Amino acid sequence: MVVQTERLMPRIIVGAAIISEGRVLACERAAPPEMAGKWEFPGGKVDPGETEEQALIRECQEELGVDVEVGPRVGADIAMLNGTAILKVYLARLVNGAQPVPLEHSDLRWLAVDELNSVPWLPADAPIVAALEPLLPSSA
Ligand SMILES: Nc1nc2c([nH]c(=O)n2[C@H]2C[C@H](O)[C@@H](COP(=O)(O)OP(=O)(O)OP(=O)(O)O)O2)c(=O)[nH]1
Repeated sequence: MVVQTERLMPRIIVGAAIISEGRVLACERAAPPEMAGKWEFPGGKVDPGETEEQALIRECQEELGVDVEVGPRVGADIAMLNGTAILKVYLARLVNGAQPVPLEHSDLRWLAVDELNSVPWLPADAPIVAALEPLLPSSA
């Protein structure tokens, strides 16, 4: 019999690729020191009992003060931290007209397709950024 406890399951981390007016929102991490200055998609760990969509909606409210509608996945599952965590990124869009503010990040930038590589992304995000490229208009 295979015994697997929840503790042994990889931790799911979700990220939102929020697209507005042809640009995607990139967020500069403020902490911890080894990740500060690197850029990421807003998001975080899925809490127990929460769906991935609920986690993304909660994290975007906490980190950016905005409501988002979660769309389809972008890119593949990314194994991180020796396989103990998996990063899953979803497309998202802003709802209710509010604009994101950096409540937990040090900076936010809306990147057009030709600016996607203008910020130092966290290493795990590279394949997601590449998968986003064909989804953004060529002249935003
Ligand atoms: N949110 C987010 N995290 C990412 C991305 N790429 C990437 O490697 N990560 C890593 C950084 C962290 O090790 C982990 C997310 O942890 P976190 O500290 O942001 O999670 P959280 O918001 O739930 O925070 P907490 O529970 O530690 O307070 O995933 C990304 O694009 N977005």
